[in-house]
Amino acid sequence: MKRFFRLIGYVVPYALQSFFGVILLAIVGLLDPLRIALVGPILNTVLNPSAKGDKVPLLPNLPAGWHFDLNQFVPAQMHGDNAWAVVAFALIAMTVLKGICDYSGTYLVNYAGFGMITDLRNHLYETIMRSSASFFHKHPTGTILSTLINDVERVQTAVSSVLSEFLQQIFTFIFTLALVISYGGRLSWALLIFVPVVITSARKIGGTVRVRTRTGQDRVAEIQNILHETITGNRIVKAFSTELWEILRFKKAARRLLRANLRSVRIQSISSPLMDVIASVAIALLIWIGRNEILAGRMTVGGFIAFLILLFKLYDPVRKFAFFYNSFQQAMGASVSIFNYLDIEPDVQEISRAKTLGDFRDRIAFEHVGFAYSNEDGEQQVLHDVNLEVRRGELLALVGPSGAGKSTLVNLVPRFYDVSSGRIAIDGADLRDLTLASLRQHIAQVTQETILFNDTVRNNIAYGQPDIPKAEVEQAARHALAHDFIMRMPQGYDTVIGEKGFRLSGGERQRIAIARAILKNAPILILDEATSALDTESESLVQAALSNLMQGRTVVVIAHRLSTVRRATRTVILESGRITGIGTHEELLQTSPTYQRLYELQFLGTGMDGAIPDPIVTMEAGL
Ligand SMILES: Nc1ncnc2c1ncn2[C@@H]1O[C@H](COP(=O)(O)OP(=O)(O)OP(=O)(O)O)[C@@H](O)[C@H]1O
Repeated sequence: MKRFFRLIGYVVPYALQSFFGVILLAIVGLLDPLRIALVGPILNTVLNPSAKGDKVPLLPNLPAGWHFDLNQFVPAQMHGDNAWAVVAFALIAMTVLKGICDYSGTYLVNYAGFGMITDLRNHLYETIMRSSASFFHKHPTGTILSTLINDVERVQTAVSSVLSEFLQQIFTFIFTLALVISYGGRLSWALLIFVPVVITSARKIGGTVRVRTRTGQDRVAEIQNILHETITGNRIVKAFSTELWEILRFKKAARRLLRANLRSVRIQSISSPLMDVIASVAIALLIWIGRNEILAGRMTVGGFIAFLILLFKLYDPVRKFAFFYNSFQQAMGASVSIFNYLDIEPDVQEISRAKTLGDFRDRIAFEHVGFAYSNEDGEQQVLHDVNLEVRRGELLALVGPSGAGKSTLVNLVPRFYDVSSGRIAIDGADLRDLTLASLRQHIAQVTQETILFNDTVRNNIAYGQPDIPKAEVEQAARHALAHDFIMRMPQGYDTVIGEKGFRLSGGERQRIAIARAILKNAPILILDEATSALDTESESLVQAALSNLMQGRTVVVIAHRLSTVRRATRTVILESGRITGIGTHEELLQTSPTYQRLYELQFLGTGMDGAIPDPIVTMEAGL
């Protein structure tokens, strides 16, 4: 119920449209059975040769004073001994009015429904975009996409087309019921026996469907995860020749989805035949009673026929209620994961009066920094009491065995994660007291993975800075040694690259990413050296571009190359989350046995000796 009210909260901005939409659909609901009720006067007055006069009574069995004739609603010129004209006018006028109200009411309700869904989807996307890095580690991409697409779609169906149909049907139901009672008199009370039966069966079916839908949605998410992994990681699948294995995995997941869908269909489709049987038994019974009523003169034939048709009409919305109920339950089921995402508090938040970071002047200080990742199995302590200063203009290399916590340490600087204990300060200001935007503006990060968007070269370089002049983009590309190959591309800077665009070599991708970092012009640069090598020519171009990028910046680099640690002002050794040595290459060779071992294993072992002058780093620029 809480979720229902939360959804209703999204309708508030569209209250006016919803209000008028509901009123118009209420009119439709009234006109619909009234039109059918015309069968009574048609049989009793228009088609009855013995009927005289121009009075066409519409609703029998109403208390005295409530009686009204159709003539009252028809222009006076049509009166006279002309019941046909009165009924024909009423029929056409009602139909036209119903059509207009139906059209505008459906439009207004859908307007509100689609409007609220657009807001909900935007809100969800905004929340996901603003989530911390840990959110994306905890939730697989396919599951997030499934919620954003499939779950939102289910809610959308329920609050747009199904809702307007539901409103129309509920009003039709109410007014038809009133007319059935008016025509049926004593007879109509027989109906009430069936109401609880219908409601109970609909509720029972709906409740099961909610659970089933959740399972169905989970199965869709499972398929989306497999799709995402195997399509983005297609090269790995090919390299390991695991196509068949992946196809079988996909088929198994598809079969689970099929089973979930069929279970849900079985439950849903039982409701219609069940109610059909109930209704036909009721009608058969009523014909028998009706015959006696007509014979006893308590009912007219026209009245009874109108009553029967209205009864059929009443049965229509009742039958649809199970479908509406199912659809709303499905939407409620789908809204669980939407609201789960909306309720996640980002781990990294800005304090209310955060300060803007001014120019970076002096140093970044890690003071007794401890960090633990939290996951389902509990906490995993990765960094322990790290004390470190990175001075302005310094090139600080970070080395250590795999899993030592190097990436974790550098990810704390742009606040992808917050420290668990201690603090990190820039020029004396705790990172948590600064605005995230101003902090991240000061940092360009370059990771092993190069991410390019499906956009033009220019927009990829100017990512996050759409208004920057073309000349500056080209200047950055020149410094990144990317201008020449960009100019050789079919549309130069307007060539679309990225997932679906023009194919680039590894080195070219890296240089585009370096250009992006150069254009960002952040004073602090975080690099993560790639362990895989490029060919010699590409390598030297990338390293020259990198040298340009590093110029005049404070650089923290996770080093895998000897040349990098040689160039570094200082090198930090990180082992199992603790700093076990700081110094220059020569100092550490003398003092640190770990460094000596790393030197032999990692640096000499890669075949990268001092003869290779500069680091090779794959790039992902920008924050
Ligand atoms: N998002 C995460 N959630 C939970 N644990 C993580 C996460 N990222 C890393 N870890 C764990 O933290 C430890 C340190 O990882 P980290 O990536 O910082 O090491 P690293 O020194 O950079 O290693 P490498 O050189 O191999 O990249 C590892 O044990 C890793 O399993």
